[in-house]
Amino acid sequence: MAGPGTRREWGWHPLTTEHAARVVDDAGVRPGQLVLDLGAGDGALTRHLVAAGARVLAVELHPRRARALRERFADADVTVLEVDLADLRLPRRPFRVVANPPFALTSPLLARVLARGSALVAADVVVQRQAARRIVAGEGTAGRAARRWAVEVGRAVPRSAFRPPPRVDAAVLRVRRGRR
Ligand SMILES: C[S@@+](CC[C@H](N)C(=O)[O-])C[C@H]1O[C@@H](n2cnc3c(N)ncnc32)[C@H](O)[C@@H]1O
Repeated sequence: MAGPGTRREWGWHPLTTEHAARVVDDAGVRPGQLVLDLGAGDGALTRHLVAAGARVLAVELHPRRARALRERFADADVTVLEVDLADLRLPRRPFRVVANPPFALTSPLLARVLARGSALVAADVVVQRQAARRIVAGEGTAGRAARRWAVEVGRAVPRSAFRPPPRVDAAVLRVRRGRR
């Protein structure tokens, strides 16, 4: 799993506020819903989730970013967990995921969130565009886990939507309960 150090190890590609707003809008989060922002960074998505009335669990391992999140959202319904995503214990009560995690972690993360018995209700996750297509096709670890869900490639997220831009384009992977 990624450790402290370079930008690359941390997958530091935050969304611009404009694109973060679109991702949250598309997700259709309702007030009071529990939403996991996995790899919350400095809160680009968190901010819009709070505005939508969500109760946010923001997971961020980078100590400085986790501290900044606590300060920024001190007065909001945001719980910041400074833990490795690999060690995160998923809630037992119904939850959603709206997140832009490091691309390198997409597959194991989705495999866990979509596993049998998960209390997940819906997920809107920014992933590499090619990875989104593979998952929808049922390929790989995450794709196999996704076969029991309604999964589609949602909004395109061009590399220009990130600062700094990654080397590949992305898309929102939309996951809902039920089969395709
Ligand atoms: C692509 S950035 C996205 C930040 C923010 N969600 C946004 O959209 O602007 C991914 C974030 O995941 C964090 N991260 C990387 N590895 C992690 C890990 N193993 N556990 C928790 N967070 C991690 C990084 O520090 C970074 O803030």
